[in-house]
Amino acid sequence: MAIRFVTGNEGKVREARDYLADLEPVEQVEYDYTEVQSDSLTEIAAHGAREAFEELGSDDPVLVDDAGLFVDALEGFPGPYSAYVEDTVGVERLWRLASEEENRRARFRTVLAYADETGTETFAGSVAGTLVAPRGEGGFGYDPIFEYNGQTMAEMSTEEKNAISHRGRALAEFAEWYAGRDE
Ligand SMILES: O=c1[nH]c(=O)c2ncn([C@@H]3O[C@H](COP(=O)(O)OP(=O)(O)OP(=O)(O)O)[C@@H](O)[C@H]3O)c2[nH]1
Ligand SMILES: [Mg+2]
Repeated sequence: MAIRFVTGNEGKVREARDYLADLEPVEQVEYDYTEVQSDSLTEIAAHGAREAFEELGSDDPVLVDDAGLFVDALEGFPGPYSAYVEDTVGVERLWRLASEEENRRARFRTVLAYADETGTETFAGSVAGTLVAPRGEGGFGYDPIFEYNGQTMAEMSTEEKNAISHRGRALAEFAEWYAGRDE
């Protein structure tokens, strides 16, 4: 059995594979689930996972990850709209907007939703950091401008990022639940 990670984002898959290596194989599946209009990552992810599980067929469970960058000084913008903002104005211009603020604190959040024939479960993870001018070649998305403990997430290896990141924390919650669930 494999867990089908429904996403177009290879960075997310790399991190999940790295973290779940001892638990279950992770297969990337591209399926355009409905991203419900909501400011709740949990609602978006849970709805997406349920829909993907029902529409894709087969009994293999699915995982969906909905993530966002919440900038304190911008009232949590871009939050659930982070993918749209990355695709339109881009990371560099978001940094320029944030750099005008004295408070550079931001939080990354992700919600992983798992769905199988028995139901849907969600696992949240978040990390607080500081926005900085872009540095580093690794990671993806906003990683170059998100600094944690003196390093941007783009300067970390996958393992280092997983050890501190929003996604790593959500994966830890998920792995614990998955390993302990009743068969
Ligand atoms: O610096 C980052 N570190 C991360 O760990 C991270 N995870 C997601 N993101 C970005 O935040 C938005 C989420 O949107 P999102 O959850 O809809 O993802 P996505 O559209 O890329 O893939 P999909 O899973 O929806 O197919 C997108 O702009 C992603 O690039 C990250 N940026
Ligand atoms: Mg998306």
